[in-house]
Amino acid sequence: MPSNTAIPEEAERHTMWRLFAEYGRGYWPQFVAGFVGTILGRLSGLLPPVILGIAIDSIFLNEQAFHIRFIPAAWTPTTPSGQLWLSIGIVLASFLVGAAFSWLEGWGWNAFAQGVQHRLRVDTYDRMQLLDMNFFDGKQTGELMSILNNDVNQLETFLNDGLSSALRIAVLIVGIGGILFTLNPALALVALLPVPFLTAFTYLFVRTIQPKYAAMRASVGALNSRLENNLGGIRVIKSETAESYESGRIEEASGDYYDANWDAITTRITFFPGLSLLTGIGYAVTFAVGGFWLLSGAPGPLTGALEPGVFVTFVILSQQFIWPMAQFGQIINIYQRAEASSDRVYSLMNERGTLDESADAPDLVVTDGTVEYDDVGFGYDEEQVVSNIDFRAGRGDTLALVGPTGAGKSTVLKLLLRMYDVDEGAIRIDGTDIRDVNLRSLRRAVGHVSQEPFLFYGTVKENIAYGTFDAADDEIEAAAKAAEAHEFIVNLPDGYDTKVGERGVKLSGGQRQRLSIARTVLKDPDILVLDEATSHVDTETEALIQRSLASLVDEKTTFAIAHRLSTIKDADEIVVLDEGEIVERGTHDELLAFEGLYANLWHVQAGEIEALPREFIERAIRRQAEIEDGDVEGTEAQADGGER
Ligand SMILES: Nc1ncnc2c1ncn2[C@@H]1O[C@H](COP(=O)(O)OP(=O)(O)OP(=O)(O)O)[C@@H](O)[C@H]1O
Repeated sequence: MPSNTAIPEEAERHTMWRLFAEYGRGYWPQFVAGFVGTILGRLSGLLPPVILGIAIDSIFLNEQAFHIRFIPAAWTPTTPSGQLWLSIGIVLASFLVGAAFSWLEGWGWNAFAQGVQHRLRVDTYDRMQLLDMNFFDGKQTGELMSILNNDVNQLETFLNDGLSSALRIAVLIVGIGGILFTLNPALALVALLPVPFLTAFTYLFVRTIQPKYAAMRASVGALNSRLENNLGGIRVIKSETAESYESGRIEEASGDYYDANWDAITTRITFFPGLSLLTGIGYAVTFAVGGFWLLSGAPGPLTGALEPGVFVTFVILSQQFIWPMAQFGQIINIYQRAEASSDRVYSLMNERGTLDESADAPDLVVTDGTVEYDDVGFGYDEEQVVSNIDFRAGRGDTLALVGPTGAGKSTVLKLLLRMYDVDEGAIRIDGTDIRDVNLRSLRRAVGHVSQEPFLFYGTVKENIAYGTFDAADDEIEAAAKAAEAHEFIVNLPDGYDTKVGERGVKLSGGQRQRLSIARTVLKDPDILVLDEATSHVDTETEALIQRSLASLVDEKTTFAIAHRLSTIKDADEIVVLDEGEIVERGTHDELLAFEGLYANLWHVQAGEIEALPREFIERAIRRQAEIEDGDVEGTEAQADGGER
């Protein structure tokens, strides 16, 4: 899948070699094993045709004295049958040695590539995980998955297949070229004549196929996005009865992929027969020149003698030369893909978070639990989302944030967890700016129950203990009881050991919410952020949760966001936000008496519509119109301009 990850300037060149240098270092013995295995394995494979040539000339045709280079004359048998046995022995030995080195070759390259792949993936994930939310806001899950999976795998493919094949080709070119030139330089030139043509042909092929592969990848990316999007939105597709519309869109995306793929296939399937033809012509030319040389002496400008055995060696070795050459195009292709992948991996590794955290920042020590927002302002991008936020709450206090949707309530509390850093002002805990303490200690001190509780695939127990990890079973159960979750948990098929989350038993929104509350109860933080903690539960469960939360919040500094005002009416202070600014503040009774935005929201929830002033209704209508406008734009963008 194509990625839009920006590549930092300095990472633009040779990123792959940098990654290999960094990660390959730890696997150098495997690399050396692969390297040595390839060289010796391939070279030993060249020995049998040479021995065959010698045997033909010396033993069968008796044209030359039997002599094998590197074997001392004293060891050479004198009888033809003894010489034949020695030849057979050498051939057998070369296969045995060849098999042993081939094993070493396979082990070395695979171990090297798998090792680098594993370390690289783990490291990339580790670094990505530390980036702040600004990074994740701007990325699609599919895009990041593609880097962690496909791109890292692509590098493994290059290390395993690409590098070893390249070395193999180099060894064969040097080895075969060396043998042929030693045996008969003139005929060697003839036999190697196709090489420049093969190189030019392969180059042409790579140039032609590359853009086709690029088009293929783009179309498979588009198809994957469409499939992912549709599976995620299957509920909407069904409820809108858009099945045939979506079938059409999938058909179109799959058709684009088919076309792009077919285009590449037609080029690819022409390449190999073309290559065979070229090498076949070269083979025929070598055969003709060598054959006539044997038959009627050196042809044309060539001089000297050619023995039949040497001719046989030539014919066999020049054949062995061809298929590695055919792989050449493939290697270039793997190399270029790996380069592109390493650019993406490298750029991810080089992403820097926007949160400044010095390595030796001290731990946050919570004493009084006083949290203070001092004139805080913040915007996600250019646009200011909240400004002039000023409030303070101490241990045992509950401060509620209310206001219409989009007013900035969640944003204000995300700043406390340092999901983002404030642009203006400061947030302090017990007088210490939260930017001056280490992030880990800050997030340990703040418990967060969010609007959309997330469960990991795992048991109920593991999900409650997530973040605490070493909690004992009775502590987990106590936390579940406090969150009114124990009852439903024991009714699950395996109780606390029931698997939940994706692929696990499906839980209702309210049940998920209660598990998430239990997780926070267990964490026992000094500061609590309840972002609509009871949003997914029915009124009855809400009452139970409120009761247990009441005992939980006793000793803590609590911030609660609620749309249902009944849940926060007892808060020590209620801060009313509108369009990112504090517009009212006070206790429930004070705010009702004030008869402003809060009082109006209260009347709506109490069903006292008649009590609402006209301006309030008009504003609500205007706000709704704005939201719907935004929605329409979003839908159009998603549909790529398609018509329903
Ligand atoms: N990650 C983000 N990137 C950019 N803009 C965002 C992001 N999250 C929220 N916003 C925008 O910031 C504004 C405030 O959103 P926020 O979620 O804080 O409001 P809220 O009061 O909690 O709303 P609700 O009650 O609907 O949850 C909205 O206009 C929203 O579109």
